[in-house]
Amino acid sequence: MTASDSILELEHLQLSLGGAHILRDVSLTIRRGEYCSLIGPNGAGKSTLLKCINGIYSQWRGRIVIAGADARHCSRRAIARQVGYVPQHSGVLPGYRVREFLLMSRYAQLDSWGGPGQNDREAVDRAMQRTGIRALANRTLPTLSGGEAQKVFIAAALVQATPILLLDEPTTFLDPRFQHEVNQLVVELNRQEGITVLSVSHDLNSAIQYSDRLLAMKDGELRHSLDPNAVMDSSALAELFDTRFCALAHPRSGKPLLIPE
Ligand SMILES: Nc1ncnc2c1ncn2[C@@H]1O[C@H](COP(=O)(O)OP(=O)(O)OP(=O)(O)O)[C@@H](O)[C@H]1O
Repeated sequence: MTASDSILELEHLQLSLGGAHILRDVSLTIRRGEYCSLIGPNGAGKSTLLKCINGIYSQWRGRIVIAGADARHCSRRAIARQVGYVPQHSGVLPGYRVREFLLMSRYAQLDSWGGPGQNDREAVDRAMQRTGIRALANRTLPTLSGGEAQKVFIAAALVQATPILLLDEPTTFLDPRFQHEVNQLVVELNRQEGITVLSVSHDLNSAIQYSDRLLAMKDGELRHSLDPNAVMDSSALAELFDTRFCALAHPRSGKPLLIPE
């Protein structure tokens, strides 16, 4: 891989929080346009890794390179121009209307001296169109269903028009139809618009169906980088989750489908 192929590089990333080692020497490179799923048991450090990449945590050691720039020397705003972030569902939502919330989410692109302009309003309209939420524009966030709110948060990441999208369990709490719609949307953003995706997921089978690569974390370490087509031999995942899996071929895609035994 040449330097221009890679859009995100982590070198020996370490982070301690409250005296505990949460990330231990994580090194990985993600190619431009790649779709990676970050998998692993509860408490493995997956969400923390995303928070280091998008600048929520800054006290890490090691190196993070985003689109060729050393993150240590980038402002939060500069990182926000490269990295869109859809956080884990947090429950309590602020009382903004959807359109207003999306305009605020443009902050990294806004002129620091002025309010939102025509470009910003158009970016919000495009993101609402792309995520199918135009009808929700004047609703307030607390009135939305879980699935609707998740689409709004994806739209909020899209209004930044960033080349990298980080998603933290985007389909948790969603019913099967919304799960499918959100998965399809993320795949389309990746395949059609070339957005690089790093998505934390506990939905192993969707991760296998949609990703180019599975990044398997445990105890703050990156244990495996797996080809989703090669997990029919599920021994690495059995070790990761301390459970055995029965592997079948998906009837349509032929990719592995794993059922915990
Ligand atoms: N601010 C903090 N202070 C102390 N410990 C923290 C803090 N944030 C996270 N941790 C701990 O770091 C570890 C990793 O947390 P993280 O949320 O990254 O795991 P995860 O792999 O995303 O887990 P899950 O799948 O359950 O969401 C956990 O043990 C968590 O309790």
